[in-house]
Amino acid sequence: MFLAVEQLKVSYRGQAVPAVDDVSLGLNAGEIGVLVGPSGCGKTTLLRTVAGLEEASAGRIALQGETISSRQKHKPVAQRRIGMVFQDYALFPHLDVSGNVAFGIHDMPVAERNARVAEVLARVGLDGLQARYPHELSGGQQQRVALARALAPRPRLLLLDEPFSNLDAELRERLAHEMRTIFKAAGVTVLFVTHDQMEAFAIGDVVGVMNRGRLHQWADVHTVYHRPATRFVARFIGDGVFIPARFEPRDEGAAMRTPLGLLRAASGSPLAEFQGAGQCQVLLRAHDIVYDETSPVRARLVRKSFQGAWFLCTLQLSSGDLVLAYLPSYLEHAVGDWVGIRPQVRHLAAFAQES
Ligand SMILES: Nc1ncnc2c1ncn2[C@@H]1O[C@H](COP(=O)(O)OP(=O)(O)OP(=O)(O)O)[C@@H](O)[C@H]1O
Repeated sequence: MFLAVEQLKVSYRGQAVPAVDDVSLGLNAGEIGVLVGPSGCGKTTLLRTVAGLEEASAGRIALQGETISSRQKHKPVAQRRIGMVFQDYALFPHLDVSGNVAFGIHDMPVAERNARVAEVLARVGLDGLQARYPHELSGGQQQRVALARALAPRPRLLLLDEPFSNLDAELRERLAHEMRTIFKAAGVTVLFVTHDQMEAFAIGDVVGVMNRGRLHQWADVHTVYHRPATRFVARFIGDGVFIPARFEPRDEGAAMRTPLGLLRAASGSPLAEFQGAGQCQVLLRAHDIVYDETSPVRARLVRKSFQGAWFLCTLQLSSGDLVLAYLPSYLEHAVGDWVGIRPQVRHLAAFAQES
């Protein structure tokens, strides 16, 4: 692994609970990893420890095979060759764009330095803005200068902590896609922190979901979405609910009996462990339920929220259980109406009954 974090624990002085607790993850060279999780879950602490700004209480961080953080060893920040971009950009107001970008490469010969500044500015799409000062740039442009400044010294690893949090939603989404393209073109290995799951999906090759210092899952975006490792991941990612279910063996593969009928697992769904478990629960995402007026399954519309092309609807089954569904916004159902629905579950994720 290019970056390996092994059973890392980070405790702040005077705090009973560690901010990062037994976290292990790995990134291959050129991969983009994104950590998501609610406020206070330990994302920033983990990132700062990789940067060398916090010390490891236990476990190890290795970069290209070399231990940079452990209880015994703490490689100084300046020697790690790790670039960082934070949410407040921290550009120097008295330096123009070139000056800001050249800041970390002062030891380069002038001609080489100028060429490198021009190269990274072109890479982030800021050609021609060399002489502007930070206050003459938009928020998105300032963030790109911060990125160019971090890339200029050719860091081994780039760390970004909520770099778009000061930008509006539309710009964030555009920049998220642009940044991914820039990272891939530069071939840089990236660890990125955000609380926004859409940003995580847009940028990451690998996504990690954290809660209370623990990493619940570290996997490709598809796996995190369709095969959440824990209830927390299932709840945090996407729109979904849990409904009661009971395992039923079938000749053609496992299935779950639910208030929506029998839900069959696509091959590979890990349901066998629920055999004989009695009552358990399955996760139903809003897109697992489709609108179908001919369906014998009816549900009462309890709530709807307009989201443009569709409504995100909460529907109550005759069993009393609630499910979510996206209904096309041209349908004019009122709250209280009974609607025909049909489950169309491709990835069945089951969980033990919550105690
Ligand atoms: N310098 C510090 N001293 C003591 N406790 C701290 C310090 N920094 C963070 N913490 C605590 O460590 C935990 C993890 O905080 P951290 O900032 O890593 O979370 P986060 O997931 O990045 O949150 P956010 O998204 O709000 O930035 C929190 O409980 C926080 O209160």
